[in-house]
Amino acid sequence: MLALSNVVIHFDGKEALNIASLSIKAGEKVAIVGPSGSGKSTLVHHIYELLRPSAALCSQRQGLVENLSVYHNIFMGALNRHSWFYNLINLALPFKQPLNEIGQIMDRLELSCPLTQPTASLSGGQRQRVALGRALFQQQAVFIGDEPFSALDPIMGQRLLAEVLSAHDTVIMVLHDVNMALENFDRIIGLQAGQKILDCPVDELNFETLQDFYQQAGSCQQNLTAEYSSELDLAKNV
Ligand SMILES: Nc1ncnc2c1ncn2[C@@H]1O[C@H](COP(=O)(O)OP(=O)(O)OP(=O)(O)O)[C@@H](O)[C@H]1O
Repeated sequence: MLALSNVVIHFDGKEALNIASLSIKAGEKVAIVGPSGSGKSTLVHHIYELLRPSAALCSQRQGLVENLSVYHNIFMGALNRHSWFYNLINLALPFKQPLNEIGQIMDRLELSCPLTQPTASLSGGQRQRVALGRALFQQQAVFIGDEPFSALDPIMGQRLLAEVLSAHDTVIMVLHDVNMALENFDRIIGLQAGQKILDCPVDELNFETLQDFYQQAGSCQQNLTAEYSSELDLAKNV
């Protein structure tokens, strides 16, 4: 389904990602782990660009429209399903069918706020579930998530992960919860400083091996950040 080779991405002259090869088969459930700044978001956004429009993305940035309602923010996930005329009328006077469909998604996501509530007045966890709802509403075969449960309590996060896994054939998800990754995914990819240093089926991994990975990758990341900061300081002083 996806085969990457020699993907290098830079931001402001600094390398954020350098993946020699990575492939993901249709039907796989893949978790991506790694310390902060190791390139996880950069990788999943790159994958999304390659797989769209047949993948749904639930990104950390969410991209909600603050003054629009929960209903409209979720509906916006699938504007391409209808004509611009349908979308325009639905903006002013929501149709019954999407209202029902979105109501059901909200039930599955345990969102009990009114459909008409502006997203600006929602809590962090509610906002995250609206972003998740927008991705679910797209009904794609592939779900790409960037820490989609980070603002939720762990029990709710586990329930909503089950919803996402059952609604999509292929799931590629950035997670910081190592147990969640081990218990629910087929394979774990670990990044360190933009590079893939771990790529294993979960049955070859356990909590301790992943803790070791985080310790090693985290200290490498800190060294690189310190190096980059001193380079920046030097550049400023020139
Ligand atoms: N738009 C951007 N402009 C400049 N630098 C960026 C941008 N996006 C990411 N970076 C840099 O690229 C590197 C990788 O960032 P990325 O967000 O992919 O890491 P991450 O592993 O997802 O981190 P986190 O776990 O904190 O979300 C970081 O050094 C980050 O500062």
